[in-house]
Amino acid sequence: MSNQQQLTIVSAPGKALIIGGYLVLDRSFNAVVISTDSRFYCVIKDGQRPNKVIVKSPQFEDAVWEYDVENLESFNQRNQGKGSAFIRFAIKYTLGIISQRIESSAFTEIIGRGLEIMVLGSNDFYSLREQLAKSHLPLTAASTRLIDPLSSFHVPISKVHKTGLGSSAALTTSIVAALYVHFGVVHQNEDGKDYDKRLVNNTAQMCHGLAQGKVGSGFDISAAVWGSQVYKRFSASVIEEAFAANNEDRSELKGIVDFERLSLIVEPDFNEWDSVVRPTRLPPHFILMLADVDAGSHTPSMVGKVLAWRKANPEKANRLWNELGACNQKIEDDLRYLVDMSEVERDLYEEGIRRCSELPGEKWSELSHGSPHNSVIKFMDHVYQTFQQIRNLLRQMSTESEVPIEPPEQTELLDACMKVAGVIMAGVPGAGGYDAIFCVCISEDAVAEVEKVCESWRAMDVLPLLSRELATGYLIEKLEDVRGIDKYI
Ligand SMILES: Nc1ncnc2c1ncn2[C@@H]1O[C@H](COP(=O)(O)OP(=O)(O)O)[C@@H](O)[C@H]1O
Ligand SMILES: C[C@@](O)(CCOP(=O)(O)OP(=O)(O)O)CC(=O)O
Repeated sequence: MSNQQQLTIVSAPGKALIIGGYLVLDRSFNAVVISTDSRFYCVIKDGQRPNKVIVKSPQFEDAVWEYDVENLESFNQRNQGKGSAFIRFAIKYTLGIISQRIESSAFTEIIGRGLEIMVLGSNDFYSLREQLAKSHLPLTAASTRLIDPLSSFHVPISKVHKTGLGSSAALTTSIVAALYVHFGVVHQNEDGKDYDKRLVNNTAQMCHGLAQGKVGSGFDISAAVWGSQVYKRFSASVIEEAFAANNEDRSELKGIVDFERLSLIVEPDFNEWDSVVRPTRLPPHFILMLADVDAGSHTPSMVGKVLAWRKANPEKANRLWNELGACNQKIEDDLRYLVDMSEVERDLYEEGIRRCSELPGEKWSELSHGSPHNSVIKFMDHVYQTFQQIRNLLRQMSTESEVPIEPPEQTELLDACMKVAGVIMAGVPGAGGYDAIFCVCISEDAVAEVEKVCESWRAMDVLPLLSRELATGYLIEKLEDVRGIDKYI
């Protein structure tokens, strides 16, 4: 790409669901999702060829797709191979909705010039094992830091392993938001920000759901839009409406799509969009870290099995869901209390964190009894204990449904992480399985120690990721602020 003047760049973050896996599929329960500094970047500029949209994903081989957009109804893909369904749906449907929302002369003028779109993902979305092996580097966080940001993987996208940070959701959200910004539907200033975010969320939820052919809880898109948050899902009926308005051959993306109706469906004031988002962030000094386990799990089939077990055993399952829901709620409340304390009782908070960071969590109860003046220590202990209870209940869910949510191999590793001084939570994010683990530490020393535990783990290869919490959702970026992007521009 050249001509830097007319670039639109929007980034959207990856996520880790630390509280509320499976339960969040049900609107009666909340989840806590943390957004990360690993992000997807969508770069848009005017194209050189009229009525063509050229999309490039230059970190991967054979990743250039060309779409004919003269007539959106027969949105044709020109080259062989279908490319990513997430990209096709995001572009076709967002352009279709934009065509309903701006003057048709303005739409025709921009689209008439054609568009060039580039998508780039932070390294942590993909497993770096192959890269490290090729460079003869050991599987350590230190080696990972040596790899260029927004690295080229030198393989087709189908050959890289994902780490579960939510690449498809961040990718979809960055494209939807970037197109809305490029066409002036979403504005670059603060006015109407809430409306804009809701429009991006609704559109991205719809595109992501259509591309996947199913509706999940939507927490990943919501995190890509608003960042770290407490999330209650939306009712599935609203997306089902969008499926009904989509009368096309899914694999070819040909056929009649009622964009006028879709534009109404994603309208933020359409009252069926009933998800509830409370933006949040981890309390000060809390450091989210993740590690790639890379044995691989298939989330949809795990979800299917767990839900089938719940349906077949409603009484037992509801008891378990309610117990887990109560523990999740306690953690949500405790984290909020700790954030409040860090603001109103700064010194007490700092003292509590410092003293907890010197000991493993199993000793915090004793510490709390010896320090009755410091309620921060009491709440830290409470989070530690409650999180252990959550893991117990998830293991029960695992055993009952015969789905390896926290498989024994992960249990041993998580227990070893929980023994490190200054670790408050270590668990499986999202659906769990053999993909990844997360750990929340309260000091850099604890992070370094957990990295050592992971790197020296013998039973599996465990590679710490570099992602940390970045609590903001999608952002309009400046070229000079994005590390590693210049080599592609
Ligand atoms: N850089 C990229 N370019 C194009 N498509 C991508 C890119 N990264 C991810 N994808 C798409 O996202 C899919 C992975 O999404 P998904 O299975 O939902 O995993 P995740 O847990 O990371 O969201 C890939 O199969 C691919 O279709
Ligand atoms: C089970 C779930 O509640 C959480 C799954 O979360 P993951 O983070 O594991 O998902 P992927 O991004 O597909 O890997 C299903 C849902 O909420 O949709």
